[in-house]
Amino acid sequence: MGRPNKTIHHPAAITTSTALCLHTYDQLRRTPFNRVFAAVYTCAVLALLYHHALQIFNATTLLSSSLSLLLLTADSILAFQWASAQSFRFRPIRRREFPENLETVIRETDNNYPAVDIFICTADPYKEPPIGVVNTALSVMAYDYPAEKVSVYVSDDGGSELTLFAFMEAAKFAGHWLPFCRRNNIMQRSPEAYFRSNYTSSPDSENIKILYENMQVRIEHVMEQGKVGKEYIEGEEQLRALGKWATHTFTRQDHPTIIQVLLINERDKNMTSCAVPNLIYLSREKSKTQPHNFKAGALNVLVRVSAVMTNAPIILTLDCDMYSNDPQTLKRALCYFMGPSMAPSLGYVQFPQIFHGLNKNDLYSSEYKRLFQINPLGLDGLQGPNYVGTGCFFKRRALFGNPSCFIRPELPELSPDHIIRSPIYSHDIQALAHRIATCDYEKCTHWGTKLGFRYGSLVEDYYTGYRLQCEGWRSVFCSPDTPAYLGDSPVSLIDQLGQTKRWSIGLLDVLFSKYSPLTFGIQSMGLLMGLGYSHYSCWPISSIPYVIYAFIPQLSLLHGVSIFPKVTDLWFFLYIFMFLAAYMQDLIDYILAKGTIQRWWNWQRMWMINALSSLLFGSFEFSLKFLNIAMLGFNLTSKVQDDELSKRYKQGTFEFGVNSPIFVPITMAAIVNLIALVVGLLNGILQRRNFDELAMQVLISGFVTVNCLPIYQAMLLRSDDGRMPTKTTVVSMLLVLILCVVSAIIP
Ligand SMILES: O=c1ccn([C@@H]2O[C@H](COP(=O)(O)OP(=O)(O)O[C@H]3O[C@H](CO)[C@@H](O)[C@H](O)[C@H]3O)[C@@H](O)[C@H]2O)c(=O)[nH]1
Ligand SMILES: [Mn+2]
Repeated sequence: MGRPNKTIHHPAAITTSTALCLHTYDQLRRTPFNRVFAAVYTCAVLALLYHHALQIFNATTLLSSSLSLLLLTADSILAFQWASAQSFRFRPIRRREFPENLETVIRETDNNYPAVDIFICTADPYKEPPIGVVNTALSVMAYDYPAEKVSVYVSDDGGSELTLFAFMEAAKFAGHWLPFCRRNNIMQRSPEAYFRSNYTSSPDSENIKILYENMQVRIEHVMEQGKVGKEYIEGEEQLRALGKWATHTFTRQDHPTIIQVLLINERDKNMTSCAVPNLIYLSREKSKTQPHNFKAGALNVLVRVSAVMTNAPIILTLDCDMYSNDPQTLKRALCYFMGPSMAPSLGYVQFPQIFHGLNKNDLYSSEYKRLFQINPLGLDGLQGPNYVGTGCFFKRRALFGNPSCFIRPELPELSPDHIIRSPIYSHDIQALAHRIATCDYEKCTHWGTKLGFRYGSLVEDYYTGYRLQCEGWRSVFCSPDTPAYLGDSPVSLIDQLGQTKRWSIGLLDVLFSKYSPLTFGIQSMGLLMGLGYSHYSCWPISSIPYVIYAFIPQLSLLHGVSIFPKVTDLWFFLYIFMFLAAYMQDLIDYILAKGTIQRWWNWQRMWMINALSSLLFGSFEFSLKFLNIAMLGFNLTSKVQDDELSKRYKQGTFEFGVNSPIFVPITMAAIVNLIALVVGLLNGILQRRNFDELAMQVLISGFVTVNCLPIYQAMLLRSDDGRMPTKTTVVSMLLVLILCVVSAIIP
């Protein structure tokens, strides 16, 4: 397993006096503790499985053996989840980089700053408002970096003139914004975020603010009208570009390629005659008869189009809602790519996804701290973190075969080593760019299978990173104290669950493919990395133990059937130990990653809610797809916020106000557990007879009930629009009734 070098010095620098270091890392101090804990917990897991085996063996009735079998199933899956998570705890490291040394190192090695191509994906002007996309683009155009080396490509899968118009406006505004940022050395280079912050007001900043607001008003007007009115169009070129929407029958799923070069750094010097980056708008051709492979498809078109226009060796992929929060980020990432000793096998540098606008205790745990901030540290100590779709710098070469075996693309112009000799706007470049953006271009090529971003999963990011790492590319997790990027996260429960549902379908796509991490992954990357990827892929499966634990102990309790060890039994304490120890370790990890107890509580609650909703529905829909019964697409997460909804989110109240079957299982669980708790306690108080046998079941019901408090509130106490729809409540109650009756018949 490739281990990173402890400190990377420039070889020449070691002999000279200036030993400048670009990056270093430390192993986390808790590692030895993690390993000891893992050893102890392994014994506990084995003991528990042995206990279950004994139970099944000694079972006298069909009922008791099937109950034991269910518990064994649940605990085996949980045990696998726990064991595979050890890859994240085995050797976590934290890196630091020194961008301030970059310039000297580059000079001393007779190098130059490399060119960087930045890709921004957007797919729907109504779910992803263009003004937001524009802010993301401006924030990266204003990086502290030689502007002539930067090209920003915007991919619009929404095929919308509204987005193109917004970018025409942005191109003009960039001419003011970029020099303004440099002049005043401001840190916040997304204008929206800058004006939202308490910036120091000056005549300069007030002027810029007016320009920004003018742009915003124009973009919003056009949005309201749904098309770009004549009065907004300036000049021939805009007319020609926007005219394409009038002359073609233009729909999102069916339209020709549109490539519009909006800024060219050689041509468009801005106000203070300092350079601007290239800015290119691209909407690839779409046809209803051709699969377009969602975001992965969009990214591959970007890889090709940028190859013929600028062909930078470094690529940054960004989602439209992830703006840059630190102008040094590009240099920071280069600290890993530029150091001469950095293994030629470095494929990508991933920054964490961090979100702004979360409410105080992160009600829906949209932060995904474990996924985006904690686990990557662990993988980084092995072969590197998984790719999370945004905030990731790639070596272009990594998209063309493994580190030692380059796969030549079918056109020499697409090759990472191809040198461009004509300007971006020249006729032949434009013609070629249009040709490689067509929707049937990829037929009979390796794009999506061996080249570029990989197709076949709704989590193209996870899948692509995984395949690259299987090929032998390693990656690096770069997590500076100032978040490099800040993104939007869903502010309503249904959006959040929709997102997790899409992810779980995508993860299962990978689990059940011939590249399954359980087999192929472990073979190509080794046990720990393979298990790490399996942990994610198998996440949706963890809905099974949660469903079992949410219903079986409770229904048994209602019928007075004991399924766990007695309080006086030693096995009882094994259960208690395992529960508390796992929870405590999770809490400690969370706190050490700057989390709070409340946020951790919400996180574990969301974990349960997800297991009984999105993961369950995701697994179900995946099965339909697997059996060819249904086709599934990429449902975009909305980035617009309804006022009332935002208000409730800020107050921290759960949002159930949509009629959706996805809420039914969790509502059922809430009802069953409450009843079981009450019945269990009454039994205990009134009869005392077999309370010690049922104690564990009462405890579990109690724990679930506490977690479900917001659901009872939403069902019974609330009157706002976010309350549980009556239909959901009634349906859930009926289903619970049926469950009780059926389970009463069984014995
Ligand atoms: O056909 C499509 C669908 C989506 N997108 C873009 O993909 C990005 C991510 O979509 P979003 O709805 O925000 O999904 P999230 O669930 O928030 O995204 C996470 O999960 C995705 C995989 O499911 C990754 O692609 C993302 O990078 C990762 O942040 C957005 O910029 C979209 O514009 C496209 O370009 N074309
Ligand atoms: Mn997103």
